[in-house]
Amino acid sequence: MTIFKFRPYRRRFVRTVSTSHGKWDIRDGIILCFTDESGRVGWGEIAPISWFGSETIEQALDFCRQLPAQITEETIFSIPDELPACQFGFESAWEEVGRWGDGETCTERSRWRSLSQRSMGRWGDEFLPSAQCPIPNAQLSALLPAGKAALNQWESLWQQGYRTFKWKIGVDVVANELKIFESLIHTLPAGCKLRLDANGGLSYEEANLWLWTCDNFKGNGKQTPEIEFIEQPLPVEQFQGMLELSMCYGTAIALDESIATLTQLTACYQQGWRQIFVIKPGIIGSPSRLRKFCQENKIDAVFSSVFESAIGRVAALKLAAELSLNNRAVGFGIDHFFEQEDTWLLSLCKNL
Ligand SMILES: O=C(O)CCC(=O)C1=CC=C[C@@H](O)[C@@H]1C(=O)O
Ligand SMILES: [Mg+2]
Repeated sequence: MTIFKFRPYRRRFVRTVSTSHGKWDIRDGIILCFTDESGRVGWGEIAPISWFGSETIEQALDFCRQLPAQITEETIFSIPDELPACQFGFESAWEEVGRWGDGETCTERSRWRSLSQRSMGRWGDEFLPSAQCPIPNAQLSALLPAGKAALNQWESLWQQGYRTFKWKIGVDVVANELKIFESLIHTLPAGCKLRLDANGGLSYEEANLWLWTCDNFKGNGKQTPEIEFIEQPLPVEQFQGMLELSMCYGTAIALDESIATLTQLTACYQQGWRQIFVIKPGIIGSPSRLRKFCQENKIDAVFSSVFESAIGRVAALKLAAELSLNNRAVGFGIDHFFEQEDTWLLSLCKNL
């Protein structure tokens, strides 16, 4: 018998996430805690992004509220595809309860160890006998602020060890962003990578202009950073346009909003997409079904955060470690958008 509890949370970003979808200041989510009859614990997180096509936080809360306190495997694996963030959160927690060793009993210390491991060792020793080694920043992609603020922000992130950066475009007019891009690309040190994320905010002509510019920028004779890809240049409904563009330029295109859920991912693959796939485990849906898809179809995947807490992040990074084929940096360099989460998360979970 496994009892589940849930607790909604609300976190304000310390800096607004500005994209062509608009400004995002608050992350609403739900923390799940499963406890089985031996006291073994599993944590999960539901962190929807409705404007990407997942359920809303209200729909997720309604789903949690209508469940009985005792959760079963059947309930978890019959969560409808209209609730992909719930599929991720419930299945992650279920998998974690199942990961306890046979006969391993749950003590107060071990109850928290699995939780504190999630924040990769940033918590005090009372919860973690030996600090977990967090993912090196060199394997993360750091999200830069939109606009010219990126010019002031990249260097401190570089000094923290980041070597891949993502910058939002399609927020300001294209002429202004091309000017900032020119400065950014000529100040970023050689050896780093730059991703441009339009969030579907460009016109077909602007997408052509960005791709041409990326194919033809010159480093004035000195080593330049690599432009890794342009993410979601066109809106979801212009898939054919992106498929055409992907055959016309050397700069790669990555789909993100177009493949936000497993249904969309399967459809784009079946319609011929073979360049890059930005996978957001937190909203794509069932982890087991994602595993099956990626094991059957060797896609070039970049794993990306949904600005979740350490609970969802570790479940997402486990999938990234399992399913990444090309060692692309994972898009989880977003800590600088939040205040320190350790005490916040621990106090929320202690009161669950
Ligand atoms: O993928 C990354 O590098 C960081 C996460 C990130 O950029 C996003 C997360 C969630 C919604 C968007 O604002 C944005 C994206 O479009 O990828
Ligand atoms: Mg994106």
